[in-house]
Amino acid sequence: MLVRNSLQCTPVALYKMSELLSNLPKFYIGLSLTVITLSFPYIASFYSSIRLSRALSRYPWANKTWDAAAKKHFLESADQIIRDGSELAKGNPFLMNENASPKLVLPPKYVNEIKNEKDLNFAKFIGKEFHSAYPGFDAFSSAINETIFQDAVRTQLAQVLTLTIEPLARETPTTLNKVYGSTPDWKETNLVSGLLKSVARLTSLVFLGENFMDNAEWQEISIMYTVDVFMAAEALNSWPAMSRPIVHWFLPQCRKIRSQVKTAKSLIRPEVERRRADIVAKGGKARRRVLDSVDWFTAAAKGETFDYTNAELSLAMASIHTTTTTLGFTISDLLENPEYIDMLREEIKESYEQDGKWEKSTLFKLKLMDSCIKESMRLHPMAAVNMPRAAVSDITLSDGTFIPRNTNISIGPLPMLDPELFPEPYAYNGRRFLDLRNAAGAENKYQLVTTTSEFTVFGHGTHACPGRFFASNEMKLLLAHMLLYYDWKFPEGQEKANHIIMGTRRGPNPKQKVMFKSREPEIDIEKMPLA
Ligand code: HEM
Repeated sequence: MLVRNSLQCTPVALYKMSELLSNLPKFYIGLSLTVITLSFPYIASFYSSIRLSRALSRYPWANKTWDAAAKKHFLESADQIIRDGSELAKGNPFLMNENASPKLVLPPKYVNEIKNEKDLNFAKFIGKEFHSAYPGFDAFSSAINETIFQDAVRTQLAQVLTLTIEPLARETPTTLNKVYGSTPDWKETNLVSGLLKSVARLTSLVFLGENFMDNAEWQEISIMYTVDVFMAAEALNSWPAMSRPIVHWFLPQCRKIRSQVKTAKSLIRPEVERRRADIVAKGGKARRRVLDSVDWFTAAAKGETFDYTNAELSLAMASIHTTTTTLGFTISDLLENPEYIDMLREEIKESYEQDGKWEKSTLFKLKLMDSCIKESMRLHPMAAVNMPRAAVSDITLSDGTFIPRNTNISIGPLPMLDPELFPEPYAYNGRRFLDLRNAAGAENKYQLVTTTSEFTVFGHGTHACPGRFFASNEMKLLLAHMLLYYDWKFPEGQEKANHIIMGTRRGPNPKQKVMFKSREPEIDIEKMPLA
């Protein structure tokens, strides 16, 4: 209360101070005013955080304390904390401390109500979490630009999605050959790094063209920038907010991402210039087919100025690790449940034989594969809470639930693990979604790319992942070739994968090894003519 009152009279206090200051030498006046001006945003933000915590005080806390022990507990047991919070709030919203900032966790019953709420902003949430104002975190500034980045994927990529199948299918065998090669004997490899290299190479081909898929510098950045930017944000978060505008210049993690952005610019800018020169040389005519992301961004920008490098880094960040993580979980689940592998091989053979080439319809026929990947996403959602948003105004939901401006919200506990919706939710059932899909009238509801209020791994509503259709094609093509041309197993003595859980985030263990060897495929796609 005392703090609030003293803040409320800040303008008066400033006036009195200026009277006093009039008698001091100019140097001190300048210095003092600079300090006051610089600290004003922090005073304002301090005031706004007090307003926020008062407005949120109506909600119970799942974990109010945030000291070293509480942080460790949260990192190890976020799932349990979320379940406890939900129980405490009797299925109503509750507060969860994550990185020393409160998040309002809304139960899944609110998914449909918030899914298209424009004042619950996804980009603002990301921008706040990842310090988009500081150099190095540049990729988040274009993520904030909803009209270009999102539209490039949602509209431009969607229009040419079918055209991306042929180059993906053509390069998948070469990619696997480069990463795994041919081996008659069992060989050990790292699951995540093999997948990352494969996904990054194929993704770069479609997003930036052939010059980039074998460019070692771009491959390294497109994989590592995401990892390093998370580490830089983590490092910066451990400093008080007031010190960050200075500290970020010196933190080694922030220095590293600034250097990655610089290298990325040196690669992307000449490519953009080359494209522009090409258009000029062709008398101003645009390229024949809008096939890669430089063109998608140009079309989405509609003449507005923007930074191509930031946009490309955002795209790499949105796509490569998400796809790798999903494939990593899928392969781990298949190794734990190997009875599905031969069924999948049979399905690939039958589907390919029917079409004689990889087409949209061939990928659609891989219904068991679709179900197996979706089941892995259900069982191992990448985050323990979904649909993170920042409220940009005060919002009152239809039942009176109040979300004050500046609140960060998320959905949890996740519906995908609710036994009422998915019986035996912690058991892997590769046929789960195939069986659900086979029921009358349910064909569309249970496909991998379908989002519903019960399945939010790709989000749901306005911000549902627009790249999921591309990710689904890429994952199916990679998995089909990986299963046809190689045998896979865990190293001797291991039967189950040990996935990593850190707070609300989860992923396949980056140290997980797998064994592989070449095999005779049921159908030799590589020897058959391409589309
Ligand atoms: C299996 C792979 C992927 C997963 C699991 C995934 C997951 C997600 C999730 C959870 C969101 C947030 C949705 C929400 O909060 O409502 C999202 C947003 C987004 N994703 Fe993906 N994603 C994947 C692949 C991709 C790919 C390949 C691309 C690009 C081609 C992409 C582009 C985007 C974009 C642009 C957004 C922001 C949408 C918006 O702000 O409206 N994603 N994704």
